[in-house]
Amino acid sequence: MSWFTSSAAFEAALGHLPMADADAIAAAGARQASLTKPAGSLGRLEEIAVFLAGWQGTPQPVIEQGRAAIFAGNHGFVVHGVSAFPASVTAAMVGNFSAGGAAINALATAAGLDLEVVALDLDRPTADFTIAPAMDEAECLSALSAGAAVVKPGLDLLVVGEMGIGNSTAAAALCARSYGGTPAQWVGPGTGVDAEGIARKVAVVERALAFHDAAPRTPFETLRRLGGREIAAIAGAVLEARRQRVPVVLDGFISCSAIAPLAIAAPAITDHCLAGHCSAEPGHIRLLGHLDLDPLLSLGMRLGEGSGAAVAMSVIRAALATHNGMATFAEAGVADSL
Ligand SMILES: O=C(O)c1ccc[n+]([C@@H]2O[C@H](COP(=O)([O-])O)[C@@H](O)[C@H]2O)c1
Ligand SMILES: Cc1cc2nc[nH]c2cc1C
Repeated sequence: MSWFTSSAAFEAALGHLPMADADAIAAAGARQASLTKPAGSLGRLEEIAVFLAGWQGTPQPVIEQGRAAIFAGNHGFVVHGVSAFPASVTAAMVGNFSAGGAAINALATAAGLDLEVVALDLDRPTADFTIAPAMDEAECLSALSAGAAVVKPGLDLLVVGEMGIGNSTAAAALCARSYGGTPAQWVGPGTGVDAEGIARKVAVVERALAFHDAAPRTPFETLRRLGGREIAAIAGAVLEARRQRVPVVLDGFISCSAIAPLAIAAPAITDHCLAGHCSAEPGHIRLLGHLDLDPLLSLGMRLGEGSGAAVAMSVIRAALATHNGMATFAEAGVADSL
């Protein structure tokens, strides 16, 4: 099934973002105020519970059907030496995900999430974006739709992640195009390149920005020209999740960069999203500021594959455990004001 049949359909969906359920938010807030604790004493946990209530449309949200969707893609510009690893690692890691041996397998199990791995044409890298758009329209629409397809009815929460050797360079290009600043402000070590590698990444982003400078600055064109299949898939998943009012937990720098072109046109696109963590990739904290997202964790992680978002699930589950499991003052017979 094709969710996004044209760039116009994609942009139209972005122009009609549903809102959270105000009644559920009010009821969840009232429940928080009735629980046996000083008002506000559970800090962010209270906000997370109310946030989930609003998007699930119920005063007492649950995460029974939680899914981590990991999208994988390969990039044509890797020929310029921008990663510490060869592009073949993308497919090898997809094999590892399928065999159950990657960090995200362990973390998704610990977080109580199903894991769906979507490999997107790994033997057909995108075009080198320093000399051509990364994808043609059909390729970009197909990647957006592959992302949307993971949002099955009945999902309580979606974690998005990615795997794609070279994609920290694409993420830097998307951020620089969306928010300005110099490429050097958005480029970082990724998998671990040295200073020369960083200089090569900066030069590649500069060339890409110059090549596409005159192109339309719509979300679709920016994703198509400077993104990648796994990045467009994350954008499609986040947009479809919004249509179905499914809350999303974003992962690191690359996952969040997928949202940057959308947020320029529709800043409310992040309203149903939590930032699971702040990655060690230096551009991430800058990007989260632009997206107006406050990360739940900051553990120095920079793995990708949804790992930071999966770790954040323990905080999100703690928010729901208290919201749903605590007694109210009335139930416990504890006076709530003296
Ligand atoms: O999530 C992050 O913030 C993050 C930061 C650095 C690297 N990564 C992962 O590493 C890969 C991209 O790094 P690179 O050096 O190949 O551009 C890709 O597979 C990402 O999942 C992910
Ligand atoms: C081994 C490896 C695992 C990864 N997981 C996400 N990105 C990755 C990059 C590499 C190189």
